[in-house]
Amino acid sequence: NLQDNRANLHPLWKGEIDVPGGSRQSPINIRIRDSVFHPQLAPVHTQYDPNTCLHIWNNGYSFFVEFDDSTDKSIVSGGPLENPFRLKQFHFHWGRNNDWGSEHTVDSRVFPAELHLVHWNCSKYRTFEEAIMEPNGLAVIGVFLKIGKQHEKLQKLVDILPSVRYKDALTEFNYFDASCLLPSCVDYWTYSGSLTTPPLTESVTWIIMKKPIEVDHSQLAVFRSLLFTAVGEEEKYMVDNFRPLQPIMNRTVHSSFE
Ligand SMILES: NS(=O)(=O)c1ccc(O)c(NC(=O)NCCc2ccccn2)c1
Ligand SMILES: [Zn+2]
Repeated sequence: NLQDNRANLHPLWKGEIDVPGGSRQSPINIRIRDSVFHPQLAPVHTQYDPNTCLHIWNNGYSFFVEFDDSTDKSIVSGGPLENPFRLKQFHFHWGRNNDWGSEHTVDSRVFPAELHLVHWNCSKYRTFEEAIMEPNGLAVIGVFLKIGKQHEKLQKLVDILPSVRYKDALTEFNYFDASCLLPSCVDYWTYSGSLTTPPLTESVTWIIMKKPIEVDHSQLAVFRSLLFTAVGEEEKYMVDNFRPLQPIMNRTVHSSFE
């Protein structure tokens, strides 16, 4: 039965979503009962300097808050990581409504959105661009978002989103403490995976926080007011910018908690 090759076309990237030969692709469904507790997995330690925050920009797939990664001022260490990794940017993935939007799922539970804090291995590579092509180049902390009370610290970011409504828009955004987006619970799962957008390289140590953070529905509604499209193009709302689940293949998800 010839597979309809349009089925393989990603709605967002207009390209093949299967990476031929990919054995560690992301995102995945985390099956809690299959995860293996690793007592040696220490808590993940983040040390973020709010002054390293540079700007926010719409890259046509999500909005990125980018950081100055020319020093070790904003880093993540501990957990499954052998050495510190530098914070480069954070971004989100979300749905057209509150019923879906996250990339990873937990026992098939989908969340309305997912935050990715992206760090690169500055001990082994010279630049982020180099690191994303290497097997242990990146460490991405994933945090689920659920609908609940308003996230006060996120509001500063939400308020500036209209200024990056269009693809390629960029706005100065300095002094933001990214650690305010982490849940208070330190429990996490970790596994070896990939970028969830092109170039889809298998360079990521994923650290997925067990507990979600809460945002209110009006904050997520502002995410959905962004556009995939540039000024002058036919407007397409930036929604459903998540990748479908990928096969776990022969990987084990480890947990930092019992
Ligand atoms: N979603 S993720 O795996 O955390 C991640 C982290 C760092 C990254 O640089 C990327 N991907 C990325 O920046 N790709 C270049 C821009 C782009 C191209 C196509 C689709 C989405 N984004 C994804
Ligand atoms: Zn992402």
